[in-house]
Amino acid sequence: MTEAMQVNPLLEIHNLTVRFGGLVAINELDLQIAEGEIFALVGPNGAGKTTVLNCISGLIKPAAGDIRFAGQELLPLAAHKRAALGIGRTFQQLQLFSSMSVLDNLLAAQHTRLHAGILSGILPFGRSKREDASARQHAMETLTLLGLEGYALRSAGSLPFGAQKLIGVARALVLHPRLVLLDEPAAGVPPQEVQELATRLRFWQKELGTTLLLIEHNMRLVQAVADRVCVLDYGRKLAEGEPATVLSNPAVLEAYLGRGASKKAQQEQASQGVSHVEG
Ligand SMILES: Nc1ncnc2c1ncn2[C@@H]1O[C@H](COP(=O)(O)OP(=O)(O)OP(=O)(O)O)[C@@H](O)[C@H]1O
Repeated sequence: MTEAMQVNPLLEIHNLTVRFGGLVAINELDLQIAEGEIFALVGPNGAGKTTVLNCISGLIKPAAGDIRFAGQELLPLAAHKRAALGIGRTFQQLQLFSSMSVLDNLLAAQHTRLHAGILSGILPFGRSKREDASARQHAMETLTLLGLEGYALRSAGSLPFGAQKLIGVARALVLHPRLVLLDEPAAGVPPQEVQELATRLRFWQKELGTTLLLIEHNMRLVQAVADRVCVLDYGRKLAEGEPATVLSNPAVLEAYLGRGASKKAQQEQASQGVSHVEG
């Protein structure tokens, strides 16, 4: 953790607790993420990763705790207000409009920022025409910056799954968020494409300066991109720090391999670190 972050983190989660009926899904969680960091949240199935993302983006209201983004309290704000503050998100189920072109998908993402009224949509030279032109330009600039311009006119659903994942990230980045929440970016991506995904995420983070918070089961991706990783288990923080250290921690291996895993299996995994855990 850098000194700058201790003074001024972009995202601060304090004492977060989420209950679903009698189940405590998140238990007094503290997290701090610095501006420009790539931070991975990992953990076995049901550990609470998605619940944390849902609390940040506003889909779930926690029972206790607080979340600050750039110093501002998030919990009193509706989801759309959090997005307007600069928090973007991708979903594991891509939620692209598959019959629309990639360009149109990026335009649709910007639509909520186009405050054109019904009348200006009807008038040929109204405000919406100008906004549409600038949104198109902005979408093309984003695709070009990300090296995805070749896909612009292809229908999103016709692309290989790995490319669709990249478009999903581009759709979040077109709004120039300060923080993007990535929900399992490597899920469904063929193993031979995971390294390329990692390279692109690193490059994009550097180009745009966007802070990335990702949840992920693919430890190869985590090790390749994350500056820091936090392991959740039963809604509690089990370990946090640099990926190489955290992912070879015996408690983390035990959580992933199951409490019944043999000592031998754990020793074998420890020598390699956790590599890839299917979600
Ligand atoms: N809406 C809900 N209602 C009731 N229980 C829920 C709800 N959402 C999540 N849970 C429970 O909360 C716990 C944490 O779930 P969560 O989806 O956050 O875990 P996760 O770490 O993202 O898991 P996975 O890796 O399988 O996606 C689980 O026990 C889950 O069954």
